[in-house]
Amino acid sequence: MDAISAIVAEIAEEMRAQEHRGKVADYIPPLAQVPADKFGIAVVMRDGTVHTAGDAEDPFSIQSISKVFALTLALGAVGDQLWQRVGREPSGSAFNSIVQLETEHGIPRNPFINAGAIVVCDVLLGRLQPREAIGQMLRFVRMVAGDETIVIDEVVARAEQETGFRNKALANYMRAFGNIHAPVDLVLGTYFHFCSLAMSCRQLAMAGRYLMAGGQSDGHSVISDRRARRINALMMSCGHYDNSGDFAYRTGLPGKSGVGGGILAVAPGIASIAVWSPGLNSSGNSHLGQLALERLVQKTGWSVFEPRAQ
Ligand SMILES: NC(=O)CC[C@H](N)C(=O)O
Repeated sequence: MDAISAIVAEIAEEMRAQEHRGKVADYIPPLAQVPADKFGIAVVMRDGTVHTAGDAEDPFSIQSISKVFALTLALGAVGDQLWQRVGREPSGSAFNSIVQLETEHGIPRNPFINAGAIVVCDVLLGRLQPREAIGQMLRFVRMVAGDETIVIDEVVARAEQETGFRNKALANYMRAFGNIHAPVDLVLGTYFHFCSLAMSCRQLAMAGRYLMAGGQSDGHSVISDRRARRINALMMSCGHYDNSGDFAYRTGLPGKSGVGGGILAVAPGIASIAVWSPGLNSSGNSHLGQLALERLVQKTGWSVFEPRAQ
């Protein structure tokens, strides 16, 4: 067996034996019903080789991992103008926090917390109708993953819509500051559909290839290498909410988590990695997902801080 395949299999084995798995998100029934004992991992190498173990083919709700793809689309639409409406600093507060918005005049700290991603959706709606923006997102994700079977789970989208009172509060509050331009219901409908993308670890790791390979995927340029570096920098500093510093400390990798228990992580120039285990820590990040990535880096030396020969 190839060395990476062996490592991936070892990690899945170790995760299977873990007793402490965190707490599965229960704010909507379709997430609450996901079995806590699931664990999947997929690693796509720069040469295209794919290594998987565990439940790597099971689709799960990617939730906030979609914020990376939404950011990519918004930067493509308006470029650096985006940064007039959303910051690039870690928030140090929960993913759905409203507190900073008051003192910071409706400008969210970064595009990877809910408030920031809601602004990103509003930016996309500056040029598109919600249906078009959702279609663009689906086409983009299918294109970068090289997989036409990826879908949005409408049951999840409806449940998000019915329970998303905090997100509605965030959007309305930012609208009061003039930082949401489209009707709030349309912005949130778009945001909830993005959160409801269902993908497996394999599909997610495939989709992350453009971030691993300087903006290139399947031999064509998705974004510039400079933009890929910058998105990775934001994932490293802000991708795990107020747990981002700890994740960077433990793994040394850019990563973005979602409350469905998935994490997309990038070892630039080396591999795109997706892990999934639905149990979450107190910051809403996959407990075993983080542990699995920590193990992977220990076994491979893929931290971006690893000294490499020039
Ligand atoms: N952290 C997350 O994955 C949050 C996404 C979730 N749908 C929400 O908006 O609350």
